[in-house]
Amino acid sequence: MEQYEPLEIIGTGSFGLIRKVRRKTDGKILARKEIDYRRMNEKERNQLSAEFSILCELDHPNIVRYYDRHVDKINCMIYIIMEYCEGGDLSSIIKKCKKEGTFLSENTIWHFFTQILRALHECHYGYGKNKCGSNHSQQHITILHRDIKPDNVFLGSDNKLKLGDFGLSRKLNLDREFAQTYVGTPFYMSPELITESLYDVKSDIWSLGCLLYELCALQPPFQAKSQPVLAIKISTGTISPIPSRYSDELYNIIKAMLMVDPNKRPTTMELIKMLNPNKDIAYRE
Ligand SMILES: CN(C)CCCNS(=O)(=O)c1cccc(Nc2nc(OCC3CCCCC3)c3[nH]cnc3n2)c1
Repeated sequence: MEQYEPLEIIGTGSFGLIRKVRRKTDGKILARKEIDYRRMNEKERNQLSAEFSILCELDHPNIVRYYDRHVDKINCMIYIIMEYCEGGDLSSIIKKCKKEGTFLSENTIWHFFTQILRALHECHYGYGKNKCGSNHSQQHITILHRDIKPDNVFLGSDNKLKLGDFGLSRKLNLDREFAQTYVGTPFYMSPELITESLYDVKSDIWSLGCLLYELCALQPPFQAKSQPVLAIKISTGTISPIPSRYSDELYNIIKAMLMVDPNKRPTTMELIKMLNPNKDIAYRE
């Protein structure tokens, strides 16, 4: 740990805190998640090691990069060294627009959406990078983020969006997952178990739809003062229109992702095909 010089705290969460650090070898600024594992119960400890094993599998320009991990047994601390995103999170950008009474341009929204979609596609359909030394062959892993929201999407120094905080994510390696569950033949696997796992994939799509809606309307699609009322609104799936300044194409993609029936929601693969590729090239210039 002495190889990193601690700088100011960026923020705190249930896990502990995230601090800026400077790597002494080359002065590079990084983010360090500091967790006191004395306060963690068994389940949280397992979730943390799951997060670690997920983070080191993912290597993508739109996913917060994981660099290193240290366990400090003396002080019962775990440190996870990650890429520092200097632009802050999307929720700060949305708050700024609301305060100033401005909206994000449609171009910016497509630019943001394309990048988060690529990050989620890597999670859902990517191939493990096996950077953690496990030398099993490149196999298809399905990683569910399960906590997609503006607070977990950051702006990097390369002005690229980075999907972060896989604290609640889960790895679904369908073949291995089923292999462990069904030693015998899977003939007796119930349909809801199969759709359940697919359903998980589609719940990330639902959250992505909520995020895209909020980038347009500057507020989430479903709001209520109490959980039960919120649950009713979500289960009906009825949303108010987004501001008329945005195109029908944008609104249609949001409606597709917010279909109540998960099977009707597009996969990241289908969404990438739906997006007119020119939309993103426009921003390369
Ligand atoms: C809750 N809000 C007040 C947020 C306060 C802080 N603003 S902010 O908009 O996140 C912000 C401002 C400037 C830089 C960064 N960069 C950054 N932040 C991370 O996590 C933030 C953390 C996530 C869990 C909850 C607490 C905050 C990173 N994780 C890996 N790389 C990271 N780079 C973030």
